[in-house]
Amino acid sequence: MEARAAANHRIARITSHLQPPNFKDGGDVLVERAECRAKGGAPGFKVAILGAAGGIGQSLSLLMKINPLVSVLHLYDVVNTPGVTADVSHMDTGAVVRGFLGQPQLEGALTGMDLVIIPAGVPRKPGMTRDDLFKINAGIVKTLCEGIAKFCPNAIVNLISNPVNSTVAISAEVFKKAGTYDPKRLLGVTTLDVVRANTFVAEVLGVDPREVDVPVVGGHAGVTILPLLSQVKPPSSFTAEEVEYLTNRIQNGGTEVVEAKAGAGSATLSMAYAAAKFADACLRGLKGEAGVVECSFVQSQVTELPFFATKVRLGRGGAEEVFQLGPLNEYERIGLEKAKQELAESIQKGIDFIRK
Ligand SMILES: NC(=O)c1ccc[n+]([C@@H]2O[C@H](COP(=O)([O-])OP(=O)(O)OC[C@H]3O[C@@H](n4cnc5c(N)ncnc54)[C@H](O)[C@@H]3O)[C@@H](O)[C@H]2O)c1
Ligand SMILES: O=C(O)C[C@H](O)C(=O)O
Repeated sequence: MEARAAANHRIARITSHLQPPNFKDGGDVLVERAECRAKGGAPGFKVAILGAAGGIGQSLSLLMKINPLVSVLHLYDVVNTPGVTADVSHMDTGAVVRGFLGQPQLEGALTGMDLVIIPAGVPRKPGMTRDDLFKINAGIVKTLCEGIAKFCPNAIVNLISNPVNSTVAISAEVFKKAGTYDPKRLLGVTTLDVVRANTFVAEVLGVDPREVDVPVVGGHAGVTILPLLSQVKPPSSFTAEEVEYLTNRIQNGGTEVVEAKAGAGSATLSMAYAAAKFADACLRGLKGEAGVVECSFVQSQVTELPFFATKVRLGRGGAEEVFQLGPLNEYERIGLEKAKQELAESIQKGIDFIRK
């Protein structure tokens, strides 16, 4: 009772200054309460979103705020986090939200986090490739990962910033340099490719997309996105025209959105949905749930490349098992060779960015 009175007193003091509570020490009181709740009942994880004020970041903040596995949600960006934090923090769900603005507050944003999700960086405009974003986003990802290595080296990292085929390699090099690299904890987010594949395949089959599971392997750009239509669940057969149509549509799903948005950015809503789905899977794995399997771009020995997306089993340590490709048909074997060629260059570009 006394603790509650003290907490209320502190909150009253803060709100009387009309400051957003999450930018003052009132946030600490709320976090203490969330931690108490977590100890008493439902387990709660601490999650940070870096780039939380952006197109993906805002919707993702909303979706993580309604995730019952999250007890503390840290929203970090270089702009606009006070507004986004105040807004999201009014939702009557369990997670306590705190906002962090700019590099000096990166330490606070990251300290103690179990999972860090990174959608920070610039998006494409029509006519650009994801690789065209490298110049700006490589530096952003480097800085943020240096922070992670310093302030929450044991966190699971979900990397969304493009070009994912390079930024995952950049992050790995930063962590190696800092001596904190654990390949199981670094996961490139390719869930949107699976989400799109499930949707487009379901349209062709005339079924509910929730009943469809399409493995998408390789990477996250153009021909490196390789849907394995021969392994669709439930088992389905496609004509050659359908295979061609579906493969092209899945590989170019991002460009379809970029063109439709006509200069206003790339996929944000479907991406936030995909990122939230993947983060939830990571948290269920962390909690010890068995049989959590998702596709992700991770360190891998499935091919000769150092990183590759396949299905992985998520557990307490992150990507605890990386699954093999399974049987491919001729069309997929040709696609795999093309994907590997482009991927090799993108991965090397990421490695060189840190090593050279
Ligand atoms: N992996 C995927 O499937 C996938 C899907 C969609 C978009 N993306 C990528 O996600 C990224 C973000 O897309 P968006 O549409 O949200 O862009 P956006 O411009 O709307 O938002 C990006 C946010 O990052 C912030 N930011 C910039 N530098 C930062 C830094 N140093 N630290 C913290 N935050 C910083 C910006 O202030 C902005 O709020 C892009 O690179 C985009 O290509 C990836
Ligand atoms: O296409 C983009 O640039 C964004 C993202 O990678 C996507 O697949 O939607």
